[in-house]
Amino acid sequence: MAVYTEVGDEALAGFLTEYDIGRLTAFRGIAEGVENSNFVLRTTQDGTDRDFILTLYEKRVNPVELPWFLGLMRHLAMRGLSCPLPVAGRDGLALRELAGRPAAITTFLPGVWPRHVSVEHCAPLGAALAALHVAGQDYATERPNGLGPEAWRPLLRAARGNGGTEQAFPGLSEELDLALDRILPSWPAMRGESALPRGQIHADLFPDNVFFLDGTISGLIDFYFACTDLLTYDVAICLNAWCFGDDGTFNVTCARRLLEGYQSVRPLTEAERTALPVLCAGAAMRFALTRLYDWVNTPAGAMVTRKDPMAYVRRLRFHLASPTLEAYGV
Ligand SMILES: Nc1ncnc2c1ncn2[C@@H]1O[C@H](COP(=O)(O)OP(=O)(O)OP(=O)(O)O)[C@@H](O)[C@H]1O
Ligand SMILES: N[C@@H](CCO)C(=O)O
Repeated sequence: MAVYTEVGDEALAGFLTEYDIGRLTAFRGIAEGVENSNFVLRTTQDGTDRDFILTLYEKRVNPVELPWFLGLMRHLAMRGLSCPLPVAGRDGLALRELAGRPAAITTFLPGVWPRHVSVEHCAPLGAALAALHVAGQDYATERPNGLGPEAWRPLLRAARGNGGTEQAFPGLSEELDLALDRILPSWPAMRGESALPRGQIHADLFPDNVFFLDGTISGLIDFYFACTDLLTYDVAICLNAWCFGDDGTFNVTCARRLLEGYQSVRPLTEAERTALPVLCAGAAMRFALTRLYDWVNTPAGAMVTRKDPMAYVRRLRFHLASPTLEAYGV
């Protein structure tokens, strides 16, 4: 379910008078997604029908950060990346308010996200990720990663909370503590002489955020975790999200294709390649922790489907057990 806020007909009609996008002909809520309320709008103008996405930002998005996210999407779209383009109203503003929530209209992207990832998806995905990194290089303002390595111990403490983690996953918080002892001291520098390249990263480019049409990528969505961080960390997130089978095994062919696709647009430096295993371990840690936190903090009976933290704990174990570059198809 992802319509948390209902939008009344009158409120919507009033909102749309701010735009020059034609006459509304259809409006429906989108069930997918868990963070925000999303709707599809269809309009008609001079005989042409067009679809748009209306997003009402819910509690997890800090409204102060919305101009940065929308600005990044606009910047990337202007540089040819297929991502939602925020639509400005007649006053030039893309961000306004509807039904008491911050709201924006963006362009609708065609295509569907792959329900089952195959090797064929991985090279285009890698190339699209690198294109995003290149296009983002001259988006000057930075947004620190609120879910980066400094956040992991506090997140683990918060997930431990009143014992919910121990009850649901006995022994897991000790395991994650020990894993952090290994990962954090070898985390690559973001600044200084030995720093790896940094820039704007998507930070959540999972299969459900990538649309394909006829075998090619038709769009990347959901930029609300984007931030300024190590570019290779984004590669590590994708290796985790795209290269493990349903049975939890790592598919090295997928990884090789992903890395080849990436490097066809932006070759990795030697230092970036060397850092891949620890970055992969960190990426698995990040998603294990946020899933764990959500698992123990989502009340039973909530309409949101909880994601399994253990899927990422198993990935983490893989990364910590096989830190050679060959294991990643490099
Ligand atoms: N620009 C777009 N074009 C077409 N469909 C879109 C677009 N943006 C969102 N959607 C549709 O809305 C669904 C939910 O979007 P999204 O993934 O951004 O939701 P969310 O609740 O913000 O995030 P999350 O994935 O973190 O739960 C997508 O799966 C897709 O079906
Ligand atoms: N992609 C995240 C959800 C947040 O968007 C996960 O699978 O845990």
